[in-house]
Order: sequence, then C-alpha cells, then structure tokens
Amino acid sequence: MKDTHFDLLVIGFGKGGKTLAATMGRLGKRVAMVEQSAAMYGGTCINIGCAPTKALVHHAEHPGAGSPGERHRQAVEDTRSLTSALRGKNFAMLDTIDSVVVITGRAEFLDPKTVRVTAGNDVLELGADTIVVNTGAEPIVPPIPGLRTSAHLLTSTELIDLDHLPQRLAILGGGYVGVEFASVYAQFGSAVTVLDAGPRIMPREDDDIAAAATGILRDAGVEFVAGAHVTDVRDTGEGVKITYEAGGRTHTLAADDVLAATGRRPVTEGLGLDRAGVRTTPSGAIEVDESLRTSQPHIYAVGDVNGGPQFTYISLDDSRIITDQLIGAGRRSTLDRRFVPYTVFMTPALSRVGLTEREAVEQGLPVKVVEKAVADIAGMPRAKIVGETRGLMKFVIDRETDELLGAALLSIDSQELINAVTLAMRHGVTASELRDAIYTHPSSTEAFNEVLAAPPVREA
Ligand SMILES: Cc1cc2nc3c(=O)[nH]c(=O)nc-3n(C[C@H](O)[C@H](O)[C@H](O)COP(=O)(O)OP(=O)(O)OC[C@H]3O[C@@H](n4cnc5c(N)ncnc54)[C@H](O)[C@@H]3O)c2cc1C
Ligand SMILES: NC(=O)c1ccc[n+]([C@@H]2O[C@H](COP(=O)([O-])OP(=O)(O)OC[C@H]3O[C@@H](n4cnc5c(N)ncnc54)[C@H](O)[C@@H]3O)[C@@H](O)[C@H]2O)c1
Repeated sequence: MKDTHFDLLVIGFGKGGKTLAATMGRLGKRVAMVEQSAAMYGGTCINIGCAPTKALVHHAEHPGAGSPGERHRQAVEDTRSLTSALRGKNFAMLDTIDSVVVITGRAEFLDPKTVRVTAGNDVLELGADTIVVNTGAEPIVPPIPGLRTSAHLLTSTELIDLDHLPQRLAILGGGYVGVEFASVYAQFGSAVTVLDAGPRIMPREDDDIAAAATGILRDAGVEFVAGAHVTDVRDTGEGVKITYEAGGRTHTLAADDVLAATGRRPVTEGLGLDRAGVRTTPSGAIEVDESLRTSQPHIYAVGDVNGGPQFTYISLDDSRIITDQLIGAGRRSTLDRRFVPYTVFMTPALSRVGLTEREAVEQGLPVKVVEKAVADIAGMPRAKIVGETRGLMKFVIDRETDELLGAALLSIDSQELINAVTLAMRHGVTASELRDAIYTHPSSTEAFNEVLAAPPVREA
C-alpha cells in the first residue's frame, strides 16, 4: 500500500527537477522531491559542479596571501562555505512551500506509478500522477589497470574538496573538467600534465582557437599530451606512476594525484526503470522524445540523465519544456532550442556558440572570418584595465547574407559576451548590426565594434 500520493514526484534534486518542483508547489500542487543525500540538496551544480569549480577559478585568479599550499587551503575552505550556504538556500526554497515535501532517501521504481524510497531502515512507498527523473550523471573512471584501486585517484568531486595541494597533478581527459582543473591547479602552483586519448586537445574548436587556448595554458605551466593511451597506473611510495603510449612509444609520468576527467555517464542504475517500463538508450541514458517524455507518458526525464548536453542551463530548459507540458500550451520542445552556447572556464574563459569555421566551410557556406587578438583591440580598454589581455575573438559570418554563423571568444568576460552573441543570433541580428550597436564603456562588449569591423582574415 502506498504511504502517500502526490501530483508530482521528482527523483533527484537537480536544476530541472527543483525548478519544476518549486513552480508546481507554488501553484498548490502536492509535490515530493526525493534526494538520496542531504549533502546534495540542490544537486551537482551547486555542490560538486559549476559553483565550487568556478569559486576555485576565482580564487586561483585572485590569490590571497600566504604560500601556495595556504592559498589553496583557504580557497577550498571558502568554497566549502559557499556550497554549504547554497545548499541551505536550495533546501529552504522547496521546504518553505507548504505543498512540497523534501524526502531524503534513495528512490527506485516498483511499478510505473509507485516509487520506493529507502533511508536507512525507513522505507516509504509513494505514488504520483506525474514522475520526473532528474538523477544526473556520475564520473566515468576508465577500466585502466590499477586506476580504480589507486589511493591517488580523484574524481572532480574529491579534487574540489582536497585538503592538500598536489605538487604534481596528472589529469586523464582534456575536456571541460580536465581543462578547467588544469587551469586552476596550474595557477595554484601544481605541475599539471593532461593526458588525452583523442588525437588533438580541444577537438571541438577550430585549430587557431585550440592553439591559442592551449598556448595560454602551456604558458601557465600545463603540459598536454594528445593521443595518450594510458595502459597502467601504479601506486608508488611517493605517489603514482602512470604508463602511457603516445606517438608509438611508451612513456611514464610520475604524479602525486591523478584526476579522472574522462566524461560523465547518466545515473540510471538501481532506479528500477525496467519495472517502470522506462526504456534506456544504448549509452545508458533514459530515452526521451522531444517533450522529454519517456516510454511511459506520465514519466519524464530532465537534465544529464536524459543524455542531452550536460549543462545546468540545459537541465533548466528541460524544466521549462515539462512545465509547458504540464501547465502551459505544450508548444515547447527540444526541437526549438537554437544556438546553445558554452563556456570552458579556463583563464581567460573560452566561450563558443554556433558553427566553427571548419563546420561552416564543410557545410559549403559562403564564409567570412574576422578575428582579432584581445591585446590588439584598441577599443576594449577593459582588458588592459584588469590586466588580462590574452586571447582571441573570432566571428564566422555568412559573407552573402551578413548572418552571424558562429563565434569563438577566448577573452576576459567571454562567459558574459557569448550570451549577447547568442541572443543576437537567435533573433537574426546581423554581423553589421552587432558591429554598429552602442555598448557601454569601458566594457568587453565594445570589442564587437572593432572586431566585427576588421578586414576578413579568410574567406571561403
Ligand atoms: C566539476 C563539474 C563542473 C561543471 N561545471 C559546469 C558549468 O560551469 N556550467 C554548467 O552549465 N554545467 C557544469 N557542469 C555540469 C552540470 O553540473 C550538470 O550538467 C548539471 O548539474 C546536471 O544537473 P541535473 O539536473 O541533471 O541533475 P544533478 O544536479 O546532477 O542532480 C541529480 C541528483 O539526483 C540525486 N540522485 C541520483 N540518484 C538518485 C536516486 N536513486 N534517488 C534519489 N536521488 C538520486 C543525486 O544525489 C543528485 O543530487 C559541471 C559538472 C561538473 C562535474
Ligand atoms: N563549463 C562547463 O560548462 C562544464 C564544466 C565541467 C563539466 N561540464 C560538463 O560535464 C561533462 C563531463 O566533463 P568531462 O570533461 O568529464 O567530459 P568531456 O566529455 O568533456 O571530456 C572527456 C575527455 O576525456 C578524454 N578521454 C576519454 N577516455 C580517456 C582515457 N581513457 N584516457 C585519456 N583521455 C580520455 C576524451 O577524449 C575527452 O577529451 C561535460 O560533457 C560538460 O558538459 C561542463
């Protein structure tokens, strides 16, 4: 027998689920939010993802007093205080709504309409009309001999909370997590080596942008090895010895700690999805349609668990789609998402939206490329004021229609700039209109006046 019935039951306190729970709760709907850990109220982003990593980026960029070890310890402590405060706020956001209950325990489906929640010896059975799965993703640790059992293995979750500053940090994987931590820990003073299995570091980016970004990181002390196939990880008295093949030769690397930054997989294990009749994809994500409905029409999946892009703002947008299904006109879907930007928070940040030059040329578009090194942009004094003149701004434009096809901004404030470019692209603002707009001064945005007026560096 079910203990309680709800209008909406959310499994996992992630961005999409909590937003939906709050929206429906404020409308007086009976909502249960089930989260397996009190340390995760608010989900990955605020506890072990975006917020703590960006706090560490900020600390690394603005070092306080003391030795490198002391500065790092202070940064970790301040980050713990930040996440603790955010966690409290997130819990209160739902707990203060009368019709919402936060239940701390692990959820699994018993059948399509019933979820069992287990917390120690306590077991509850809950029923709901609508169920939303928002269980996120977890780090993949590749099955390299010796890696999973190494005492020096860290995932991003542990590295955020590390009490000591590794003198030598090895990072497996040069994606978002790998590059961000490489940038942060090199600034804290660690000797960082990134080993990536792919043929090139930053394969998503054009060659010039990848070269500029990796150049900045190399100057900061980060070593990159592309095409590195790690074959063995062995603990030694002083740390860890990593053996890898690259360029047809065998190499070894000694490190104090090794970060596995080799991707994150959707969390579906132990959810009883088969009992609920919810199908998964071959890669282990919950299968959803463009309205984020699973193979059971009353069960939805939001955020990383549905196999979409792994960003907090995508989980948030997922919640908009479901809100629209539940209480709106039902018009929103994943099909109407256009131009999703991203930022890699190295120093300075690398942000991108739309097509790369390579993609635009491959599509046979009439391409014009304008770009400028940040140091050469006279009309952007902000870079000089704050002492961060590294980087490159690049726009890919359709030379026949003046349409903005894409932008890659490696610069101070690019995590803000890219949102302005994205909005412009979504609303059909042309390259000339973006060039001739009035921007405040001194700001980073005013660089658009100059970069977009520069003569093309390439045309195709
Ligand atoms: C180090 C790092 C840095 C990142 N930085 C950024 C960034 O700068 N910008 C950005 O946009 N994205 C970033 N991301 C990605 C972003 O954090 C995720 O895409 C986002 O948090 C996913 O949210 P979600 O809604 O899918 O669920 P999550 O926030 O992952 O929440 C899932 C919740 O479900 C709970 N749960 C799982 N199983 C069960 C169960 N059976 N029962 C009950 N509860 C359960 C988990 O404990 C967890 O709290 C980063 C990720 C990492 C790891
Ligand atoms: N700023 C942000 O928005 C941000 C920051 C961090 C994480 N995230 C999200 O988190 C997700 C996970 O990030 P991630 O960096 O772990 O994954 P990723 O997919 O971005 O990168 C994984 C990297 O690991 C490499 N790799 C895989 N197996 C390997 C192996 N055995 N040895 C060496 N290299 C190997 C791949 O070639 C790839 O470059 C991302 O998809 C991203 O969406 C976003």
